[in-house]
Amino acid sequence: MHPVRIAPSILSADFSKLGEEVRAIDEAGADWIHVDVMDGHFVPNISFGPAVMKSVRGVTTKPFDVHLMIAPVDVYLDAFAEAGADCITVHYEAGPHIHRSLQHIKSLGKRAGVVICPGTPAKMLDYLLDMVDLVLVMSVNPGFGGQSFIPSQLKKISAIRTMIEKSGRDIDLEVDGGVDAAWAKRCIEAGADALVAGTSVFRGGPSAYAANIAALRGD
Ligand SMILES: O=C(CO)[C@@H](O)[C@H](O)COP(=O)(O)O
Ligand SMILES: [Fe+2]
Repeated sequence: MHPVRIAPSILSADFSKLGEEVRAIDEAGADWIHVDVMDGHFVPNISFGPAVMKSVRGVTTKPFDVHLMIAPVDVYLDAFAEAGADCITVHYEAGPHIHRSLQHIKSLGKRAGVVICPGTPAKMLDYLLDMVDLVLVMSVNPGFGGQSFIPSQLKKISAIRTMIEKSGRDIDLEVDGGVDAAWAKRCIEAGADALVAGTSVFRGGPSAYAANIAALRGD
């Protein structure tokens, strides 16, 4: 298990000054930059695509943690790799061939992540853990920032931590959705070592980002 990494979701940033916002969270201590890509089809919301992501790639050297909520996904993997993704995470539920999607990401030389929705059991990871670098547990239904953490997902985080330890592989366990300082503590206790947060990082504007990030780490 790694020391906890904080990945602010730029879905909650002020889009009118996205570059400044990415620089601000970098300087405030973000470990990764979480990029939520939504297509209005797999999820009922539309965010941004590879061109917008590329426009802010040069602002920071921090890894871009790209969460693709799109279906189909395979046809867009090359574009996100070229736009500067470091880790590309795809939904188990986006189908039709999660194993093929993960193979494709690895073939692009990127870290590969798999994400499961709140209604999807941990067991779905059985035949994927030998190839992923990251597992992302959604603690809200994907599509929007600002939702409430679904408590039942804590049990799933613990179960996946056990699965990862058994696999003997170095796999990050990330949680995404409704994570504030109180839920962050419980996620870490359950075995998470990476936390995505939108609302709880961007709340209060740039002068609050460093304290917000520190609070999620439990500092
Ligand atoms: O992927 C998603 C939502 O689908 C997330 O990354 C959210 O954008 C996190 O925002 P908060 O729940 O922390 O406000
Ligand atoms: Fe996300």
